[in-house]
Amino acid sequence: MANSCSAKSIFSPSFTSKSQPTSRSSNSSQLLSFLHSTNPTRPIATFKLSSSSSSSQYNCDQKQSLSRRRLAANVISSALKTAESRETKSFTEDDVGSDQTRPTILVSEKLGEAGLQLLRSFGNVDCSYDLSPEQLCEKISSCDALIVRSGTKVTRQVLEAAKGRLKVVGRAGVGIDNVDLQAATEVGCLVVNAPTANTVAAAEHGIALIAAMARNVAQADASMKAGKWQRNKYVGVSMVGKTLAVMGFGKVGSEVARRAKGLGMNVIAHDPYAPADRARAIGVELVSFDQVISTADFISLHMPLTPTTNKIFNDETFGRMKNGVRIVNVARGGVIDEEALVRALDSGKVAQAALDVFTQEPPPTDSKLVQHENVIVTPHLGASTKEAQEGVAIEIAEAVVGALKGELSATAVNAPMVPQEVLTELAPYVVLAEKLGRLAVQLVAGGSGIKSVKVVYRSARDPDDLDTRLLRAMITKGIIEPISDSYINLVNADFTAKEKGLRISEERVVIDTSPDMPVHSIQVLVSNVDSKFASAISENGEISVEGRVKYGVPHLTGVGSFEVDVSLEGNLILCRQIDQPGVIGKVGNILGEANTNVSFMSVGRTVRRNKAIMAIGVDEEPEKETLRKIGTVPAIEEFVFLKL
Ligand SMILES: NC(=O)c1ccc[n+]([C@@H]2O[C@H](COP(=O)([O-])OP(=O)(O)OC[C@H]3O[C@@H](n4cnc5c(N)ncnc54)[C@H](O)[C@@H]3O)[C@@H](O)[C@H]2O)c1
Ligand SMILES: O=C(O)[C@H](O)COP(=O)(O)O
Repeated sequence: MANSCSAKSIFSPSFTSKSQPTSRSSNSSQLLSFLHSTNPTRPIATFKLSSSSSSSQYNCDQKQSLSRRRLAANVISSALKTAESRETKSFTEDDVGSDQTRPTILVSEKLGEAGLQLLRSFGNVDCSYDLSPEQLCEKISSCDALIVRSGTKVTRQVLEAAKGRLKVVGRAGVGIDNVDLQAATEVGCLVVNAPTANTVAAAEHGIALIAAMARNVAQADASMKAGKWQRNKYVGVSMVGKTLAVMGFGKVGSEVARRAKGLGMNVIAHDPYAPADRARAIGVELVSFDQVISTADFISLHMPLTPTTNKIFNDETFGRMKNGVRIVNVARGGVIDEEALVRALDSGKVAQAALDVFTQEPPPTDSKLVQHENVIVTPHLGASTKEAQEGVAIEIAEAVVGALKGELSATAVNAPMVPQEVLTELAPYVVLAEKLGRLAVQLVAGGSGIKSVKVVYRSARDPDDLDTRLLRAMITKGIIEPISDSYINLVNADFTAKEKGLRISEERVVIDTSPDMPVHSIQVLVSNVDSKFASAISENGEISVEGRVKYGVPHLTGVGSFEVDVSLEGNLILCRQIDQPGVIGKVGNILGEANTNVSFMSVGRTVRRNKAIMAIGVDEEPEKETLRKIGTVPAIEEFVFLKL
């Protein structure tokens, strides 16, 4: 990352040529290969150099294959790195041996044993149930992962108290209304859930409640236990032939519908986002909210708690229901205005209610709703079967371990879902994207606020066949991290860019090249800014850096209107010079004398014997004095040192 102070004071000045021709042969000790080009802006030379030892031949194949493997292994972990892990790696199987290097996983609610075992095989597991909010805030700063069910409130306070160490929150279940997703996104913490393993359990509980309510099972049981035999009091209603409205035709809702049809009920559903053909396939008609609530005998709730669904069942909507309607809620308490429900029960508008979930859990012991004689209640038991809890525990443990290893979970809630094969294919481009962002921002002159960045992807692929979200996130990371305290990962990249007023637009250019590669080149253009390296400004007046992946390794292939070709490893020195013999050798010698190892060098020019750009890859950061000496080389007009 650039040290902006030194970048401003040392690397900004331009140096004017004092024209001192030197013989090109003076470079020969460092020159390992040389390529000519007839295209005036194509690289005219590619050098692999070692300024410290002329005999240390660079083993290109070995290095590239190593880099490829390293890139593939790091792609997702770099995309998911949080503040704390910025300077460290994600956890791997190698870390499992030692307690110090193993991640700490806090489990704050009871989790199935199989899931715990899986977690213990990977990290130090701290099962601390019933923590107060204060205790959770205290503990969280030493945790890498937190696993919760519906009973733990993962608030902004908790997420901020983690101070960047917490990489993932795993919700062992479906509903994530107890996790402040916005805050998690802002701090770059991934949230994953376990959305499938408790579906059947919740659906079975819904059916159990419908039947128990219709036949007064709970009340009759309590009455008998109180020594009574009240056969006339507990005459129920039949389910067969009745209309059941399923509100929210997702995983649980559709399973409830399937089972209710088996009981002979006429099932209708309302879900603004569910596909009609999926409902039709199980013989359910999707209808409007008005129609569903005004025609149903039973209403079963299966939508998430969102700002839209919050208290969607209230005095007004109860008023539009059939007299004597029966309501079941195994979704979330907050979708019902509980006081309005008490009123509707008292008036007889709602004949009965069966509730598994409540606005406040547990509800107050004197809750009118809980105590109401026409209401049956269970303490949030929808997901509580042995089978579901084992399934959920394994599902969430796998997702959390995956996230700690740097993998993107298929159940990520606040990050783009990028399929595994796409991630593997994009691995080297992710690294390229971040480095181009990093280079572009370091080329901006101090004081020029960056507002607008355009990214151009050139590819043979159809625009629909290229998912650029990951690349955009990494470019954003590359641009923002060197100039702010923010740490960026895939989770918070878009949010942070927006917050900083940075507009990132993307353009896809389809070109005639091999479709085997997902991306031919990536160009990052920064508009309306001055550059500390004037040659980085393209003909359109924008800072432009362009790169490609060659043999799995990211390369810089363009700066401003110049073409170069330099591997993006280590650090980079860009020099603009009068195209004349001897310059390369002089710069090489200065670096060699300072024991700064040159890994790659490339020269691109516009017109022969006119302007040229030299891109020099260096392993170490040169001393200020070394850079100053480069500036004194005759023919060098300007230069800049960039950290990759
Ligand atoms: N009681 C329990 O123990 C228990 C167990 C599992 C799930 N749940 C809860 O049940 C609910 C459903 O879970 P799921 O796994 O089926 O989720 P899901 O995401 O598969 O389904 C939710 C459905 O609700 C729909 N929806 C969203 N807004 C809506 C609206 N305004 N009106 C109607 N439909 C709307 C969505 O389109 C989606 O199809 C969640 O709130 C979940 O937390 C509770
Ligand atoms: O959303 C869910 O998955 C259910 O409400 C289950 O919650 P629980 O894990 O607290 O039982």
